[in-house]
Amino acid sequence: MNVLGRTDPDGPVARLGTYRAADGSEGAAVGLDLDRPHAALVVGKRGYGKSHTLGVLAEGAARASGVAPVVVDPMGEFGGLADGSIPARVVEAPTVSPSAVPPSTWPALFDLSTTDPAGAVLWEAAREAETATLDAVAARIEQARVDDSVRRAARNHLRLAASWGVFDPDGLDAAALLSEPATVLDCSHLPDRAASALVRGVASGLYRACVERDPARLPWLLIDEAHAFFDGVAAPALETVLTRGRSPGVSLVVATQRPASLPSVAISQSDLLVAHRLTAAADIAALAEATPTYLTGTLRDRLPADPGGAVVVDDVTESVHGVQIRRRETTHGGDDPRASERGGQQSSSSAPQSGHSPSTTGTGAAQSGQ
Ligand SMILES: Nc1ncnc2c1ncn2[C@@H]1O[C@H](COP(=O)(O)OP(=O)(O)OP(=O)(O)O)[C@@H](O)[C@H]1O
Repeated sequence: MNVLGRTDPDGPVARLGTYRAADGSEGAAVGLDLDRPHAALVVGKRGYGKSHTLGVLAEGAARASGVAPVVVDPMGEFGGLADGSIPARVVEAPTVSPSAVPPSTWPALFDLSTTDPAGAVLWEAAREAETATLDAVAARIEQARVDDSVRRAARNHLRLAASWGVFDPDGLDAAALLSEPATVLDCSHLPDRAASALVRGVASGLYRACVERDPARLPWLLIDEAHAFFDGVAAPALETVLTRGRSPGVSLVVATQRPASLPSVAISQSDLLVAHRLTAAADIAALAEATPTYLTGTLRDRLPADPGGAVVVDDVTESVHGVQIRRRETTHGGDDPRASERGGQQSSSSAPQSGHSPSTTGTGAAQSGQ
């Protein structure tokens, strides 16, 4: 198998698929390096396979020793990873400690500026809380010397945060994540801001763990619909992992249908690009700006047309490859529901035909708990 992302012959590999010639014919097996840390970008318009590809990478990383994939699953599509023979667990209600969000970021958690009076109270209360609990922050808000209207606003914001159910002083930390072969964090029930707080805590916790000690497994953080997380409280932690994560050993794989919405650092720092079909000019232009000189022709001309087809740009070996991504071993939960697969009053010919309807995928057979 030819392994992309490295020049050394040895080390763990994720089986990615097979080479694909211009006429669509398939060739030798292709893998992706899991031995060294990488920053990878998986892009493609809706329905062309980027979540599926993220799942393929997660399966490979779950099987490999020495790495611990952590999948951020905003749409509840990766529960199937734990259904079969892959050693993976699904956390259906993931939480992090309130201290995972730095005090200065608390105003942003509620779309407040740091100069907003309620935002300033929240910042100060989070900084001075005696324990890493929302109750301790609430107690500080009550002690703040501010107008009642400001206190009320701060109180309401904190109640909103409590209602998300994402903060728990005993929430997931890096040690818990790195003790498992693979973890899926199901964020499908979380509002965007709560999911961002979770990603902030997870990304910065994994980065710190690798900087401060040598964990037994190197983390691979895989984030689907990643554009949503580069635009909120998670962004600074993700940018730190992208720019400084590789030397302590943290890998980041971000998947998005909108590469034009990513900060340029997410594109420029990636050493592996897996590009499925894209048609929006802005998205192709965003990638083309970082197109390496060793790519002959234009990226637009190299993009495949079928689901599962991808062009892989490997900055480690400075090479470009047409690849057919392999099928998932475990259930992929990303198919769109189809009216033709719904029962209703129709004849048996329109009954569900496959195991891919929303009722049979997702986290149905997943393990829960932390
Ligand atoms: N490598 C592949 N081999 C076989 N089928 C694939 C492959 N990649 C994707 N598919 C199929 O294509 C469909 C869309 O894939 P996927 O859900 O990954 O798309 P997506 O780009 O992530 O879309 P969305 O943005 O809606 O999540 C699914 O039915 C999936 O099973």
